[in-house]
Amino acid sequence: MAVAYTKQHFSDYQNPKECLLILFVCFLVFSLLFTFASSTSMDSDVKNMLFPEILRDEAVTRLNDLGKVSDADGYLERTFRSPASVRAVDIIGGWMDEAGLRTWVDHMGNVHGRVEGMNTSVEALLIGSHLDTVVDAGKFDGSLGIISAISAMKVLKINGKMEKLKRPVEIIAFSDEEGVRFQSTFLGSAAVAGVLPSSALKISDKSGVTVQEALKKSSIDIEEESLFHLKYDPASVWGYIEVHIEQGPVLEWVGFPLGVVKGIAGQTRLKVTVGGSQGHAGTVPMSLRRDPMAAAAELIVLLENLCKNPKGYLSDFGHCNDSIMESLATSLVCTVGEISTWPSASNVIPGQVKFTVDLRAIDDMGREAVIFELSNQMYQICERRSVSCVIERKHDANAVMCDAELSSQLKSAAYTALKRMAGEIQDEVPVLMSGAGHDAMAISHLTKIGMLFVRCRGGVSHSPAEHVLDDDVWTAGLAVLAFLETHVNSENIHVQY
Ligand SMILES: NC(=O)N[C@H](N)C(=O)O
Repeated sequence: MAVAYTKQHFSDYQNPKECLLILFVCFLVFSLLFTFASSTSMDSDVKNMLFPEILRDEAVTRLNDLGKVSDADGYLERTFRSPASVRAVDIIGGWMDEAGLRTWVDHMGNVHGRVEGMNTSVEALLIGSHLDTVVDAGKFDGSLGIISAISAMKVLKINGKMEKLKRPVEIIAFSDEEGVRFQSTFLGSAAVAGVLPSSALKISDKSGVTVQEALKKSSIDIEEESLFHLKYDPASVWGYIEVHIEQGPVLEWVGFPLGVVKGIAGQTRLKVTVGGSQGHAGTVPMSLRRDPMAAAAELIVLLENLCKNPKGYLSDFGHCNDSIMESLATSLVCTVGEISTWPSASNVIPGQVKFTVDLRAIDDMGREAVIFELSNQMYQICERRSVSCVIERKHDANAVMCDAELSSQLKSAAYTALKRMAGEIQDEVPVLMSGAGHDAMAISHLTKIGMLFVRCRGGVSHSPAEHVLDDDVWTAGLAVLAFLETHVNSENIHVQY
């Protein structure tokens, strides 16, 4: 039947005009089919260049998986060398292995994954972020930087570019950036940068366990001399980059998934201990009390007032010129995030109150001036109230500026990533300051640093509500990939599938 139908079909078109028409129609159909086929294959080529399975799907799955590695039930908490932290080290090490990196864990619990590339003897590019979290944390803070770097390296391995890297590349997942357990942050990155004093091993947590003991309990023996071996030789390092969730609202506000960090504000952590006279809540008349809780409340309100209006408090202070004052007015932020009382019962006037002060500003001299003035006024309040007051400095990190050249390379990488994702990009990649501290601050003592921020929903961080869109995770991975590709020798690349 089909044959008969075909014959009939042809016999209907014996007229040359009709033949031409049919040829024209055939040509049109063929061209349309060709255009469709080639555009489909172009789409899939572009899609292949974007590696969505690795840079988005797998990266997001890994962020979710790591977000479940917690010491607490029902919320995320992973502090320096806690059991969950040790599990996270194993998981991250496994991902690094799978991405083709040589891995090891150092004496401070940092996980390293390195590939030598073509020239083992030239300076290495370091890429890092942290594996520890705050209490009741979000799952992107720190983990996003580690996972996007591993994913990008995995793509380089798959597309045959890893062994063509012109310099060694090393990813480091740092063990302590939040400083929750020991109050002194950057234990891991400061050791690698060679700026961690050996006295840091003796700092103790709330239950009296020292850093050294915490490492020993989790199978790492460290002595003071080992710290010396952790330090990287500056001559062996080319630079350091870090990808991190923004933790603020700017990128969302300007509608951009990535931004380049210009610099990081300096920060100081204080511990204030106020001592009074412990007593019975029902029997000690108000006029005879030496209540450290009421004193602490006054100290905290002083802190808030001073930080809201530094000009009003520091205007007579000789070291602060107008530009420092201006910088303080726009960047100074102060927080009391932790407070405890002893013995902490509703019918007892406390004997002691301890609280933390976290104080940040872009200008280091300005920050010092604030601490000086704050301490003076705090002591005066305590004297007036006849309570004792001890102010200890637990952590200091000066403000750091990112390297201009590295920042411009990161900006190009971010631009390439955005262009690959969305076609033409009209706007400039935003440049912003970081109010949050980062391992890059410690590493700046070793080498030049650059950072990329990734947009987060509502600017919320240090909260389980912290969120990054799957596509923004993808863009971040693409940006690291684009950055790494500038360190690849592009001749003779053999794809390995
Ligand atoms: N990125 C961060 O959240 N870093 C800190 N630990 C901070 O306190 O800013």
